[in-house]
Amino acid sequence: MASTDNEHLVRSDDSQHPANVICELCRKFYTLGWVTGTGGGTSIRHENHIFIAPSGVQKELMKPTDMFVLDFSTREYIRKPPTLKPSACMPLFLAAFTRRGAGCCIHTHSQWAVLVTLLVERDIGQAAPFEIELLEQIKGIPKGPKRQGNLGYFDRLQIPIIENVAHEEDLTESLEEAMEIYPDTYAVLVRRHGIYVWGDNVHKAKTQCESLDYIFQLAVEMKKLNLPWTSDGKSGLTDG
Ligand SMILES: CSC[C@@H](O)[C@@H](O)C(=O)COP(=O)(O)O
Ligand SMILES: [Zn+2]
Repeated sequence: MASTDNEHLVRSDDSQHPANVICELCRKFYTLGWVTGTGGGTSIRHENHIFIAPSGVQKELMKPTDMFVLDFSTREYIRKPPTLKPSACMPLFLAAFTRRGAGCCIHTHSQWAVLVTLLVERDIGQAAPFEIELLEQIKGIPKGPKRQGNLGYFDRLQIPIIENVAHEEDLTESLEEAMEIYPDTYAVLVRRHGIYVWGDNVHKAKTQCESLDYIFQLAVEMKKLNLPWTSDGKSGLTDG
């Protein structure tokens, strides 16, 4: 039987090796409240290898040797740390790699993301996406995978929202559906849960995730001050 230990796939002195980068990112994300209490995570695609964390572990304390490695073409694990299971987010990360050609996908349980999903549901409607405009930070988000450049200051940012389910992996179908309906999106919010954000590479996924989290925090604060999220005031205003 072929060994799946393959520790050399995750052990490297190179700080940019995906196994090292995932651990470093999760340590940073923990300080932002994005991967608290084992929730959330990050996965990186490097050539034909997908690097992914174990399930149910404290994501900020992981070591590179805790990482699983999946062969992207065969969908088989070629490195499996003993006694651990791969993250339940795996099929959702895979959707970003296969359907969007992403190089990195980040899942956070950010409270700002969760609050925004609740505000949209209460004030706009269950089927509505999150929409906001006229914020400088919107320029941190690309226009779309088939479009050149980033959104402009006068563009409207739209992030779809899907409903949460009992098991993370069962979100895959609705995440894929949201990707179809919103072909330009680089993120999908999950109601009462968090967000999936992907990018062409680690740098882009991280900066897009940061830009979105900044926008969500601002949106929550704007709501408290009864400031509209869009210039036509159709989104974000409470009744009356
Ligand atoms: C606080 S448990 C959260 C999990 O159920 C899930 O939402 C999650 O984001 C992480 O799943 P995991 O399988 O531990 O990587
Ligand atoms: Zn989650």
